[in-house]
Amino acid sequence: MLREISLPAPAKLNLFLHILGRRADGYHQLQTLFQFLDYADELTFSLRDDGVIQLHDALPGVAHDDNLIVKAAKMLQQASGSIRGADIRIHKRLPMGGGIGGGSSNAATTLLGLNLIWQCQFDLDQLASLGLQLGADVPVFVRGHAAFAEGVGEQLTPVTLDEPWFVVAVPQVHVSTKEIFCDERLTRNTPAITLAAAQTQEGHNDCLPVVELRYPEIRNALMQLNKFASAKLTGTGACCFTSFPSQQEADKVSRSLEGGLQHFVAKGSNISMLHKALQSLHQ
Ligand SMILES: C[C@@](CO)(OP(=O)(O)O)[C@H](O)COP(=O)(O)OP(=O)(O)OC[C@H]1O[C@@H](n2ccc(N)nc2=O)[C@H](O)[C@@H]1O
Ligand SMILES: Nc1ncnc2c1ncn2[C@@H]1O[C@H](COP(=O)(O)OP(=O)(O)O)[C@@H](O)[C@H]1O
Repeated sequence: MLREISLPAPAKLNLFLHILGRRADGYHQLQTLFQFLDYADELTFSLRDDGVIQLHDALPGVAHDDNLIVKAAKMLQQASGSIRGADIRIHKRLPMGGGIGGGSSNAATTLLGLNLIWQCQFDLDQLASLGLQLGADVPVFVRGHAAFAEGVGEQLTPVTLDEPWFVVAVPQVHVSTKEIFCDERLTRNTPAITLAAAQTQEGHNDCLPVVELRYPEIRNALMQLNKFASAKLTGTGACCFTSFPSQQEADKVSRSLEGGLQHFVAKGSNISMLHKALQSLHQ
């Protein structure tokens, strides 16, 4: 019986983010293209027999019981009726509130990791629907495949995309997703595109104009990246990115940015690091 497991919780990018409309409950109808990055937090889960769920590393500004890791663990414990608990550790690398989905990815890794060590035997459909209750972005991390997302972000169609290298800038501001979606200046009328168009056309991010108006630091980061290649915003920000065909080119831009904008370099990936790690466990 597996008593301890360490698993990655990778970042994602929204290669584009179109807002098509707003539902009566305030949630927005989106079309977006998700790809993962080979850049991740690391979570370790150790089995406890007393049912207690304890996260041992605090994240700044997040109370223990509000942490999405703890929420995901409790949700799985309740849904499965498991009498087990877990000691959980996290090594955080992903900037928080950056639009690269760290919290959602942590939640997904928790659902998959504890499903294994608690032997709940839930399938990905069950785990994705539990995850959706924690956040719109959790299901794509549970499924672990690059995807075209529709609806409020929960209707996923897996896609296979080029896997370029990205330079991801991390402006030192925290963007509240809710605030951006509540801004009256946000446009909500991009026409729907087809799956084929989503994989071949450039696309844009409808949040960008509002985010640039509200956060000069992000406007500045985009300007700096735009000197090298066309820069985009992921999710509702704050992170911005440019893509390059090779690591060499991405590293060159990274060196030019040194001493200024905070950033990292990572490869795009159609299969998430989490799923690659789980596959190698089964081999
Ligand atoms: C828009 C995206 C694109 O990836 O933004 P990022 O958070 O990654 O920047 C996500 O779908 C966000 O997903 P997630 O961060 O899980 O959002 P949730 O917790 O479900 O929602 C946060 C808030 O965003 C707004 N929201 C979210 C998703 C959506 N389709 N319409 C919305 O209006 C709602 O006001 C909600 O209260
Ligand atoms: N495990 C977690 N990791 C990151 N953020 C978390 C976590 N649990 C709760 N949060 C909260 O969720 C917010 C959004 O975090 P994150 O998912 O990193 O950003 P985004 O959705 O913009 O990519 C954080 O500012 C924090 O308050």
